[in-house]
Amino acid sequence: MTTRYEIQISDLLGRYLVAAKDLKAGENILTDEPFVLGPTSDSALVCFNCYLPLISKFLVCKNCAVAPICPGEGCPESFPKRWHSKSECEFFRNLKLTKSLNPMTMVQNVGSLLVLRAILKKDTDPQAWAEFMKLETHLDERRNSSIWEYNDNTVKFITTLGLLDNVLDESLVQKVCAAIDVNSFEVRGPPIPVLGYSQPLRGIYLKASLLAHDCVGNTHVSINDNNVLVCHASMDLKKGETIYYNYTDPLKGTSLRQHHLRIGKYFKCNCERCKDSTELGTYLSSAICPECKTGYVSQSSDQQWDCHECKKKFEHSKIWHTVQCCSDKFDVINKKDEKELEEYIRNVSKILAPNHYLLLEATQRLAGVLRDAINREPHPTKKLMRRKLQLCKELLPVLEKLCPGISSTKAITLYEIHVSLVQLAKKLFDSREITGNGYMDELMNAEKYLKRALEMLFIEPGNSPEGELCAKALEEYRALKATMNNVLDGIHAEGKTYVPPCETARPITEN
Ligand SMILES: C[S@@+](CC[C@H](N)C(=O)[O-])C[C@H]1O[C@@H](n2cnc3c(N)ncnc32)[C@H](O)[C@@H]1O
Repeated sequence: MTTRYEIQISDLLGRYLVAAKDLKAGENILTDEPFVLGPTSDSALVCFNCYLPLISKFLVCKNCAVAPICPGEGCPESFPKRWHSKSECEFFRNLKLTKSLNPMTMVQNVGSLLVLRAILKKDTDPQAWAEFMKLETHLDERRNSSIWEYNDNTVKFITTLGLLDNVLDESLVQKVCAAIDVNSFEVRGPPIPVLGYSQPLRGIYLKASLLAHDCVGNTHVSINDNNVLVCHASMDLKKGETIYYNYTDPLKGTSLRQHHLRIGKYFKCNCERCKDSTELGTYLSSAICPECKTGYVSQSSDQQWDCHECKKKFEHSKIWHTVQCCSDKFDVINKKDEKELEEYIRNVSKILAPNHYLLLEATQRLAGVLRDAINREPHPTKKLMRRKLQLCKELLPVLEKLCPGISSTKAITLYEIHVSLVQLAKKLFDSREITGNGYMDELMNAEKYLKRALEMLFIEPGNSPEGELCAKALEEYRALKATMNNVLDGIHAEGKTYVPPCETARPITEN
């Protein structure tokens, strides 16, 4: 495969990637195996071999008698990769004999495993280690900060293993901790079969870690169940264009995104979205103007919020306090309870702009609760289906703006809209509230959403939850086509013909 990216360097971004040629949306840019993978500092205990959570009991590796591993039948055969490598096993075995290293010490220090595994690469894979050591660390900004102090535990643990012998090496451990913090990707740990419970992991991907950040990225990154990272262009890219990955949650407001970037990645983002107080016209962090009650107020400086409509200016603390109250309220409601979420949305809609990130999160949660209720109930009501459809449709325009092109969240939303349209149309047809022609209109409308979802899901790796959704959506596409043929047959059997609606006509389920 010809290289689709080049590494460049600038004072602002450090090293970063640019398109080496024109790239089409959906084109693969890079594929990357993890340099190291391991639990996060606050993960619970996981198997050192396969990363399945170890809930109540575990075995220790027979060879080293140190590493905790899966009990019973051992690690599932479907996980081909064994992370407790031969060299690590020998290293532990030696420490068991020379320093009486025991499994409980490893259990207590599971948060340092990733750092330890990275350091062991120094001897087992010196070339990759050298690349790892070139990654941005922001070490000077971290020195003597609380994070430096926090990592002293890891330094002490690695010291007890005899891996370090002087103060210089201690700062090497801090450097490894920093390289991991600044460059790691979140990875979904494997779920325990049936229970579905998993632990979050972090992985270092040496090629992908060079991607620069923008709050509206132009790539789609997915990590499959074998922990391989794949980065696709999420939109067309011109040769020489910077390749951006969004390090933050696109559905969070500017102050939260900036905080995350400042604390975790040590830079101030200055992208188009961050510079625009309306967040590209979504008003994602805005409140309803307390003065004119129709315009939205957005933060224009550290001290001030302005109304876009009546132009009145407000002191920062006044609006911030209002938003904070809404946020505090959201923290304490039961996010699995339909009524509590509905009440929250009703109340907060009187205070915050319709697309405020708190409302969007409540909307996403409520759509999930309703989806589960619809799937659980033998006879879900039309009201339930309509509400879920409405919520998903409210999310879509915001996602189109903030995640242009290919996005998993958008694909899932489109898929859910299609599901609601199909379920609702069937219910209306079965109760004779719509004719065969009306039913066809609804199914054709659902097909449009499903096709768009599939266009995005096709690039997802097969062995990932999104890849599984792609397979499911494909099955549903076939079923939808079969239903449409049956409905057409029914229409023809009545001696009628079906005339598809013109593009502007709106099917009745969307009223
Ligand atoms: C994951 S690393 C990216 C690779 C890094 N540039 C290097 O040379 O190793 C993240 C770091 O890149 C820099 N960076 C990435 N995107 C940036 C942006 N939009 N503005 C400023 N700095 C950025 C910051 O120093 C950040 O901590």
